[in-house]
Amino acid sequence: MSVVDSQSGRITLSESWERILEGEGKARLEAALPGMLTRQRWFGGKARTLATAAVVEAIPLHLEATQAILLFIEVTYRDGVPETYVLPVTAAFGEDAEGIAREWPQAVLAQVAVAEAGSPRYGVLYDALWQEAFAHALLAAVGRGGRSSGRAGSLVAAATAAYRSIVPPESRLPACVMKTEQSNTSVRYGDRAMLKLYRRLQPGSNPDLEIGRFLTSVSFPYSPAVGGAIEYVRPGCEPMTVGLLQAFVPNQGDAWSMMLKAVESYLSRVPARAADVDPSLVAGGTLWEPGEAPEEVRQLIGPALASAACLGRRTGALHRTLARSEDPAFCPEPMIKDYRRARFASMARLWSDTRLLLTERGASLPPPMQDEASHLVDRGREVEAVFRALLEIEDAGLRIRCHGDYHLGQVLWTGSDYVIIDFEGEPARPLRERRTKQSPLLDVAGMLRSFDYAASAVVQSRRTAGIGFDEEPWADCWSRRVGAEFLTAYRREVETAAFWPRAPQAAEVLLAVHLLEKAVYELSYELNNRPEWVAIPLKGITDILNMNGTRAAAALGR
Ligand SMILES: Nc1ncnc2c1ncn2[C@@H]1O[C@H](COP(=O)(O)OP(=O)(O)O)[C@@H](O)[C@H]1O
Ligand SMILES: O=P(O)(O)O[C@H]1O[C@H](CO)[C@@H](O[C@H]2O[C@H](CO)[C@@H](O)[C@H](O)[C@H]2O)[C@H](O)[C@H]1O
Repeated sequence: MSVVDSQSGRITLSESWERILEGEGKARLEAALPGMLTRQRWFGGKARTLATAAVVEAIPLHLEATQAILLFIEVTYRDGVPETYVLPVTAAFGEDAEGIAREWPQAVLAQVAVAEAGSPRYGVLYDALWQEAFAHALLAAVGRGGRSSGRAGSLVAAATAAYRSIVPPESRLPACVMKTEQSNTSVRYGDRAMLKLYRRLQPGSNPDLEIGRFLTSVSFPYSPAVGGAIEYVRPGCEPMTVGLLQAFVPNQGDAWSMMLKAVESYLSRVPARAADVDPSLVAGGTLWEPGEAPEEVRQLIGPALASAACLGRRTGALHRTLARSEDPAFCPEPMIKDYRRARFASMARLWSDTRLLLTERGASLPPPMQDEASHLVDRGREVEAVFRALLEIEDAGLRIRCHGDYHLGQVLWTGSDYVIIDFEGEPARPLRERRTKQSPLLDVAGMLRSFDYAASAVVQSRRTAGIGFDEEPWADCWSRRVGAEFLTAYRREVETAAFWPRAPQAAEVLLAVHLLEKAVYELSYELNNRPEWVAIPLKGITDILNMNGTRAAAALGR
C-alpha cells in the first residue's frame, strides 16, 4: 500500500516499492509523468498541449536479481489523438539514489520511501534503462527467451539465430545508455550489441524489426544483424514491438557528419581556384542528366564523389534485396490506380497543412524568408500539379518495401564501407503507413535532399560566422554533382530490376514528385522543430520546382 506526503510529494510504501501502483501512489505517479515526459528527447508530444498521463498497463519484470515494472502510459492532449509511451521503472535507495539524481536527473520520475522497521529508506523511482544490472538482465532475457505477464497482455522476448554471433556467451559487456538517443532510447553493450527501446507504442510490428529481421535472414551485408526482439502480445491483436536487439556497428560517425566536413573543406578550397573555373562549369549539369563532371569541378569536390557513388550502390543493393522476398509483406506490387490516388491524397494533404503552417508562422520568419515563403504560398497550384502527376503517370514501376526515412544520418561509415540503420520510417507517421510498399524513388529522393541539406547547412553556418563570399552557387554545384554521382550509381545498380520504371521519363517524373514531397515534409518538420533551418527546405522547394523532371510532372498533372 502507498501513501503520499502532501508537502514533499514523496510516495511512502509500507512494503516493497513494487506496490507503487496500489493506493495513492498511482495518482501521484501519474501527476509526475507529464513533467518527466516533457523533459525527454524521445517524447514526441512536446509541441502539443498535454492533458493527462495515465498508466494503462504495468508488467512486473523480475529478471535475474533485478526488479522493474514496464509501464505503458497513455498520454492525452487538448486536441488530437492520444499516444502511448513505454517507460520501464525501477527504484534505487540511499547513495545509489543520490548518484542517479545527480548524474541523470532527467531519468528520475518520483521520490519514494519504503517504511522498514524503525527508519524508512529514502530513494527514487527512475527509468530502469539507466540501471546497468537491468540492462544486462534484459539482454540475457532476449537470449534466453521468456514471457512476463501484465494486466491485459504479456511481454515476450525472443532471440534470432544471429543472437549468438552478436552476444558472446558468458560475457558481461559494459552497458550504457547511448547519448545519441533520438526518438527512442538505446543501450549499448560494449562494441557488440545495441538494444533499442521504442518509446512510442503502436499496434503492429515496427518496420525496424520487420525489415531488420528479413535482411538478417538473407545475410544482407550493409545493415546491422538483428539478434532478437521484445514484443507486447495480447490475445486477438497484432504483436507490438517494444525493443530490438541488433549488432553494434563500430563506426567513424555517420555520413551526415562526413558530408558536412566534406562541404566545409570544399568551400574553403574554392576561393583559391574560383578564378580558374568557368562559371558555366559551376552551374552546369542536372541531377538526372549530369554529363561528365568537368575535371576542375571533380578535383575541387574530391573524395565525396566516390563516397556518394558507393552509397548509391549500397542503396541499390538494399532495394534489390528488399524486392527479392516472396513474403506478402515484402514482395513487390504494381502501382495500381488506387494506390496512386491514396498517395496523391496524402501528398496534397501534407502540402495544404504545410502551406497553412507557413502562412501562420510566415510573419515570425526573418524578412528575406518571409518573401520566399509568400512566393511559395503563391505557387500552390504548381505544387499540387506536380503531385497530381502521380494519377496520370503510365509506367510507375513496382512499389517495394523501402527504408522510409532515408537520409545521411541513417548511414554509418565503418571506415571501409557504409552500413544502413534505422528502418523505422518517418516517426510521425502511423506504423501501418510506414509499412506500406512505396516507390523506391522515395528513398532516393530522401538521400538526394540530404546532400542538399548538408551543402546548405554549411553555407548557412559559415554565413552566420561571417566566413566566405557568395558561396551558394558553389554549394549548389556540390550538392548537384554529389547527388548526381549517387543517383547514377544507384540507377546502374537497379536498372535491370523489375521494380524500376521502364520509361526513363517516368522515373524522372517520379523522382521529382518524391523530391517535392520530401522537401514539403522537411519544411513542416523545420517549422515545428528547427525554425532557424526553415530556409533550407524553402530554397530546396524552389530549386525542385525549377527542375526539368518537375516541369514535366507539372505538365502531366495539369
Ligand atoms: N547498429 C548500430 N551500431 C552502432 N551505432 C548505432 C547503431 N544503430 C544506431 N546507432 C547510433 O545510434 C543513433 C540513433 O540510432 P537510430 O536507430 O537512428 O535511433 P532513433 O530511432 O532513436 O532515431 C544513430 O545515429 C547511430 O549513431
Ligand atoms: O532521424 P529521424 O528519424 O529523427 O528523422 C527526422 O529528423 C531528421 C533530422 O534529424 C530529419 O532530417 C532532415 O534533417 C537532416 C539533417 O539534420 C537532413 O540530413 C535530412 O535530409 C532532412 O530531411 C528527417 O526528415 C526527420 O524525419
